[in-house]
Parts: sequence; structure tokens; C-alpha cells
Amino acid sequence: MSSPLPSGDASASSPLVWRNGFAALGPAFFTELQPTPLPAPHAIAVSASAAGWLGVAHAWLASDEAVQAFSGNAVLPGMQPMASVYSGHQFGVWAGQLGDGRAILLGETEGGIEVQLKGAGRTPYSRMGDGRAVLRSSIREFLCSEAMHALGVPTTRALCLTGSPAPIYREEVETAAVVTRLAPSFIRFGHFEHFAARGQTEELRQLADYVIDRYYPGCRSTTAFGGNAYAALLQAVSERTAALLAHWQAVGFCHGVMNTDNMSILGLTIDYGPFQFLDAFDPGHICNHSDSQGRYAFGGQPNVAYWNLYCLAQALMPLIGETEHAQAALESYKDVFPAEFVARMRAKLGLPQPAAGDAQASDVALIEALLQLLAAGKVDYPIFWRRLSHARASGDYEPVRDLFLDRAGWDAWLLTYQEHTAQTDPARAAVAMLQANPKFVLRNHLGEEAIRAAKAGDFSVLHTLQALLERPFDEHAEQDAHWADFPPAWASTIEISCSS
Ligand SMILES: Nc1ncnc2c1ncn2[C@@H]1O[C@H](COP(=O)(O)OP(=O)(O)OP(=O)(O)O)[C@@H](O)[C@H]1O
Ligand SMILES: [Mg+2]
Repeated sequence: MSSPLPSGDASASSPLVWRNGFAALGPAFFTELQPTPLPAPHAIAVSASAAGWLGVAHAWLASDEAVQAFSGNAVLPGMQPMASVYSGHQFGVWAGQLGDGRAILLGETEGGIEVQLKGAGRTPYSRMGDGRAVLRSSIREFLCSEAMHALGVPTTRALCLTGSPAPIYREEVETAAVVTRLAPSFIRFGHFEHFAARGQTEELRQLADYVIDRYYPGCRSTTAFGGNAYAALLQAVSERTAALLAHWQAVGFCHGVMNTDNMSILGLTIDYGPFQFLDAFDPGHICNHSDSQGRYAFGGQPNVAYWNLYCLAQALMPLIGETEHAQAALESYKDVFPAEFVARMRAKLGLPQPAAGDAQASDVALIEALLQLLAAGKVDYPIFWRRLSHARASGDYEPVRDLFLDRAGWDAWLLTYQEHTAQTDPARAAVAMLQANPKFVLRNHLGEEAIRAAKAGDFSVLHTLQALLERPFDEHAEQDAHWADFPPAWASTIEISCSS
């Protein structure tokens, strides 16, 4: 099974109609510019599902017109390419002005979807960078964007991946690629921090008003915070971010670079750099080889998100005014994150979602005990959940038990789990669990296999993996078992850094 490229439909012309969204904010927010063309661009992969969302024919994406547009070689009528300016905190330190150094926004469609190229050339915000992205990191971004979407995790989408033989210089010479990304908005916390740091309160207000009116209109009619819409915005973003982090922690996703310039104002996962899905469960796992202090270790992510929200709150203070309002708005994170996380873990465990009360506390204890066992045994996270789901149906927990060294610990936990689940129908619970616990996740070594083949000119591995990740809860064919197996020994030697 694979997701091959469609044969390009040359007769189809761009069906996209563009309108002014972000562009209407004015030149304080961006620089208009043209993408820099790439030699000999070619379509490598396209997402039929993202195409459907954007409202373009899948076949059109492999047409010459689309390849030219999504490599930055041609600007279609109605597009208004630009790079936006933002700032941010990187690894806990104020980094000053950043901006789209290699991302170029082509425009917003009539359907309210922004289309952005990542790796389309230098911009005024490129600093020392070349404005490019290499094939290796672009494959990871393309695959993971669509994998996260299929897992139900809020994310920017990847419409297509376009390659070019142009040489790109990193630790070694690689080749260029462009990922065409989609999102209702690519605005980050860092956009707000930028104008706040410069004391540009009018631009700050303009940006906040734009975000509220477009994406959080309910904030206008808030009755909380004395009717302060900006405090309501902070609360809404805190809640979306909390929900996002609950998704990440439940699915075992480590982002790797949770700088404030990589935090979406819409609570989407953005910037697939040195990310990793956990193999063995380890809260201390650091997926970014450049993160020597472990600031962005897996288990620390929820606290980092809160820290980042605090930066956003500080940026919004000139608009919010009252410190108490900002504090109260941030407080919502501390309620929403645990509630969402426990709800997600209950779904993974096949437990009913209780209204409140005793079951709540005892479920939390059950979840915490399990996470401790998984961590102590460095148990493979995706395989554990998938085996648990099957065991629930069959009643045979031996394949799950085999994953633990501490058999007594597992047996004790299982007894409690069976008490919790005694009232539920095992077959029905198992069906739900198999929809909450994916068989296929983009483990590092799987991405690496696709990358190695692609570098040798073979995109079939990438296409096969893409097809599996687009339907991660399905069993798929027996020959696909390789893609759902334990990581090989060499997986632990893969080093993913910020070099991309
Ligand atoms: N090769 C490059 N050329 C120019 N600028 C770059 C390059 N790589 C990173 N940057 C810029 O450095 C800053 C931090 O980079 P970071 O790795 O967070 O983002 P990114 O991977 O480029 O993109 P995004 O956050 O849009 O997914 C950003 O301003 C980014 O645009
Ligand atoms: Mg970034």
C-alpha cells in the first residue's frame, strides 16, 4: 500500500481564489517579497486530505503549474507573497527580532486558509541563514504534519513536498526542498512579543484585534474579566494550548524546540524540527540533540507551555491592563491541561469518562501508577497501548506483561485496571481503544528510512509510510508489520538537531 503521486492534470488551472487576510494588517507586520526560484523543481509527495481541505483537486498538485507555484518559481494571480516579522524567547532567553527567515506566506484563500512555503528563499528576517530547507527535514515536516492530523492532534498541515537538486550546505551538502504548509493562521506568540518589546502598543492592539475578530470572536462578548476582550483572548489561547499539550503528552510527542516563536496563537503544533515520537516511555527524554540542558525534555513540555503563555501574557499586558486579569486568564491552563490529559488517557485505557467525583481521583491514581511502571521499565510506548487494546478484547494480557521487567508491578496494576473496567463491555471498549491508540506513529527510525531512500532517489518508502500514517489506527496488511515494530538498535544512534 502506498500514496503515490497523482498523474499531474495539466488541463486543470489553479482553482484557488485569494483574499486579503493578514496582508490587511499593513507593512508594520511583514515585508512583501518574491520567493527565490529553485532549479528543476519536482513534486515528491502530496496530501490528498490537505488538498481536500484547501479545496483543490489532488491531481492538480502534480501539475506543472502547482509545482512551479509551490517551489516558489511562479506566483499565481492573486497571491501576495510576504514574510512576517516576529520575535521570541529561545531556550528561555529573549532572542530579539526573528521573523519568517525561510517561510513565505503566499496569501489566504477565500476559504480562510493561509498557504505558506517553508524553504522558499531568503527574506529580510533570514539573518545568517540561507532561506532554504533540506530534503531530510522537509520529509520529516511533511510526514509529521499529516500524521499528527490523522491522529487528531491540532497542527499546521502539509499540502505538498517539492524537491530540487539545488545544493544546500549544512554539516554536509544536501539538496533543497519546500514544504507547502496550510493553517487558518501562522501567527505565533512571538508576533505579539515583537510589538510589545518595541513599545508599539497600537500595532499590538491591531494584531490582537485581528486575532480576536478572525479566530476568537467570542472574546468580544466575554462577561469575565470585567468584559476585557484581551484577557479573554489570553484565556482562550491558554485553554487551546493546554488541550494541545494534553494531546502531545498522551500520544508521546516530543516537540523539541518549544520556543515562543514556535507557539501557535491557535494552539496548533507548528515547526516540525527535531521532534520525536517516544519509542521507550521516558519523561526525561530529550529529542533535540542541540538541547544540552534538557529544557524541552518530554515530561517538561506542559510546564514549558505554561512558561510560554506567561511570555504571551506579559506581551498582552499593555492591552489587558490589570495584572489580576492576566493571572486569572493564565490560571485556566492549570485546570484545562490536567482535565484534558486525564480524559485522553482514559480514552487510551478504555475507561468511561465519569462526570466527576471519586472515579476521577482513582482514575488519576491508576494513570500515574501506569506511567511510573512504563517509565521504570522503559516500555515501548506505542506498542504497549496497542497490545493493551488487543488484550482488552481477548482477555489475554500476556503479550502486555511481556513488555515489563517488573512483572509483579504489572500484575498489581492489572488487578486494579480490571477492577476499574469490570463494568464495561470488553469488546466495545477494545474497539474504542483501537481508535485511541495508533498502530503507526512516525518513529525517528521510520522517518530515517524514508529519508535515506529519498536521498537515493527512491520516494516509494516515503509514500508507503505516508499512506500508513494517514490511517494510523487501521491494522493494515501483514506486510506492513515492519512499520509498527520495535525500533532497531540503530534507532538510538540517530541524532536530530536544529540543523534543517
Ligand atoms: N535556513 C534558514 N534560513 C533563514 N532563516 C532561518 C533558517 N533556519 C531557521 N531560520 C530562522 O531562524 C528562526 C528560528 O528557526 P526555527 O528552527 O524555529 O524555525 P524554522 O524551522 O525555520 O521555521 P518555522 O518555525 O516556520 O517552522 C526563525 O526566524 C527561522 O525563520
Ligand atoms: Mg520556528
